[in-house]
Amino acid sequence: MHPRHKTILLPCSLASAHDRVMLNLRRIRSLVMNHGILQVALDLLDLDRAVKIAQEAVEGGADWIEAGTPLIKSEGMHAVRTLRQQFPHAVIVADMKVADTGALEVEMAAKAGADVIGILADADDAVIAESVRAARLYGVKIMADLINVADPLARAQQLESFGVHIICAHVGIDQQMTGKESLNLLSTLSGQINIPLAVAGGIDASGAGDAIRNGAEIVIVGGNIVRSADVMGSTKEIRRGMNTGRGDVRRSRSKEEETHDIFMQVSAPNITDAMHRKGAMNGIVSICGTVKLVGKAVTVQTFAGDWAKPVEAIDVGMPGDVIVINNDGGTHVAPWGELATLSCIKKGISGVVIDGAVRDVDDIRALKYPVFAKSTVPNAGEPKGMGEINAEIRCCGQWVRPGDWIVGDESGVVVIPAEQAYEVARRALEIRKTEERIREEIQRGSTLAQIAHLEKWEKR
Ligand SMILES: O=C(CO)[C@H](O)[C@H](O)COP(=O)(O)O
Repeated sequence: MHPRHKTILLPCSLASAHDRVMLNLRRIRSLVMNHGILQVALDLLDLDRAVKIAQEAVEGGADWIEAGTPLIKSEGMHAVRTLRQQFPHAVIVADMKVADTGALEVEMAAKAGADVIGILADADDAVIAESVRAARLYGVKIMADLINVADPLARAQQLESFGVHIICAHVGIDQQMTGKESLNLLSTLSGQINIPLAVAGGIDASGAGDAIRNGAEIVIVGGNIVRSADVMGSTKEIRRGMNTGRGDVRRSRSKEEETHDIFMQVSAPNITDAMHRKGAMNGIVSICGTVKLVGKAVTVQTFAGDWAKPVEAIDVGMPGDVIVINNDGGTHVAPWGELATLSCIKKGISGVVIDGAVRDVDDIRALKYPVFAKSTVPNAGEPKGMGEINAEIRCCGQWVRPGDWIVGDESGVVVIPAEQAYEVARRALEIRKTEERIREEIQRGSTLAQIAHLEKWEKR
């Protein structure tokens, strides 16, 4: 047994009303069995959707319900009041991320019905002291969020001595996108403090098991529950991970492998969304229809169908690369055809993107190989050898450098600058997850305008 499990956090100590205490018995039992508390973080903008998702999460085994920071910013304390009303017996957490006026903000959240109030661990000591004093006055507990704290262990120990009730090892959503992991932060604190430890940031079923093994008593899950099409099923899976202390075995992958795997899972539209609508090439289509293209660019500048450099690029490229060709605007003569395509397949090149024309379309379609081009013509140019390989080029309205990532599907082709690729991939995956939940809500009868509250969020 992990030493941290000797001090268990009883939810009854956080409940301000007698019935809340009684109805928390099930959770107390699970704590005694060292399975921890599962807190669902409602990181949404819309309260009606948040309440429905919370209901499904509770049915799936979530113990505590968090009004997430985006929900509080969008709906104010009304969000906390509504959760209090709708879930009278649950522990309600208000993730206020208090940075100033500690007493005032804790009072607001407590009076709205929160049992636990999140403050920023990085806030000034005066803010922490005020928050703790107010928490005592209103009978609530303070959870200090270690997001972005330079020396988390030292600060956690200080906060404990200031009277904070719970420490949260949290890696924020934007930080997760750059590869930072909350479980690493948790392990630096595990066994080092005497108040309950929570963990938050990208936790899934597997991470939930790891978190419990590493001494977390409260596991906070946002996206992997609230953006799931099957909220109840995902909550159950995370609960199972916590109960068994085991998740799927994680294969350790390099960032490059992870980037590739994610780009294979997401669509070109997901990626442009992740890039704030940028990166899309214009006027280019997939010659073979439904074929996915993912790889790093080998760039080629050529002129008027001169196919020497495009074909030599096959020898320069490595398996998995994508040949990206600028034919200097020429759509009347092809620098690419079936034999070059076959040569690419043999070399293991992932695909070809041509700002220009392609020929031998029927043969290329039979090969089902990812070739994207602006037009099709039957005539080729001459192999004169003008141009160059692996210089920065312009292709269909985008700058492409050697090593940039290229992703193509039936919607078109997107260029992702190499240095942003991992973060863009992670963000695109989150966008895909968000769409899963929206798709499910449309299937249940809502319209897209209703789900997105388009009128409310139109720019004023
Ligand atoms: O506080 C938060 C963001 O600041 C989130 O609630 C927290 O990170 C949990 O969400 P996720 O599981 O999606 O990371």
